[in-house]
Amino acid sequence: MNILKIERMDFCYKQQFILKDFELSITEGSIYGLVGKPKSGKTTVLKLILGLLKSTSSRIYLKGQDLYDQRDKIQQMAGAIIDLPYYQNFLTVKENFKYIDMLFGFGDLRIAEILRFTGLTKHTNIKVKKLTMTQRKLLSIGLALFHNPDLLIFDDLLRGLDNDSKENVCKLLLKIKKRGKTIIMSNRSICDIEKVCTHIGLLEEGRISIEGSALEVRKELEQNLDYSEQRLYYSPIESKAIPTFSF
Ligand SMILES: Nc1ncnc2c1ncn2[C@@H]1O[C@H](COP(=O)(O)OP(=O)(O)OP(=O)(O)O)[C@@H](O)[C@H]1O
Repeated sequence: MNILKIERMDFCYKQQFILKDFELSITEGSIYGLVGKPKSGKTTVLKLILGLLKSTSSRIYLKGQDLYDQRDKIQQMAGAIIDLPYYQNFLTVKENFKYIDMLFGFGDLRIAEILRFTGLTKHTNIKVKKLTMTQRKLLSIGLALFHNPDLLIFDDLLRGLDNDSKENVCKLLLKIKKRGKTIIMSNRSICDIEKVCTHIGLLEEGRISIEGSALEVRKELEQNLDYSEQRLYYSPIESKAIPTFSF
């Protein structure tokens, strides 16, 4: 069953078309990797899904329900990491969860459960600014998961991580999937995410050009692209550190 379905989505910034007749279906319980070259429109797709941008032409269905006039509903049912980290650097890990819990009121048991689930229990009382990049990513994921959403949307989650860290984060993604959640994650390259993604969709020229399992997408690419173009999708993303922000 589809948890999310997008039909005929067009989107442009000023005169520049980013998406044209874009269609996407995401199966419940899957990990969908939205892969594309820099500036191909991955973040734009994720923002449109979350209602942070609006396309007048499209229809977005969440669990079969048309979200056209009620985009705030998807924000309740989804947890996301887009653009900025959602934590506060000057607070400890636990204080960050307490802060977000002011919205939800789940209490300490939920905080302890998420700390355990993300492997952050022993860092409970450490300030975020002292955490490694991997621990901050785990914290971001924990904050996105906190209200127990069915759908998780992660933009460029693995960017800035070395290989070991990517593996740690991917292990957590698999744990999330095991709980029946659905994940949509964007990435520039296939190679970092092919082990975790059940589906991969290639975003090219405003629409999904190739879609399938990692193996199927690899086969299509081998048949349709020359070696240098294939490498674009298989070279690891750069592990250059990305800046962190505190609000
Ligand atoms: N607010 C904006 N105003 C105008 N153009 C924008 C805006 N945001 C993004 N764009 C343009 O839209 C295009 C798609 O951007 P987007 O960030 O969605 O791509 P992306 O695939 O996520 O890129 P990357 O892999 O580099 O993160 C780019 O050409 C970008 O410059």
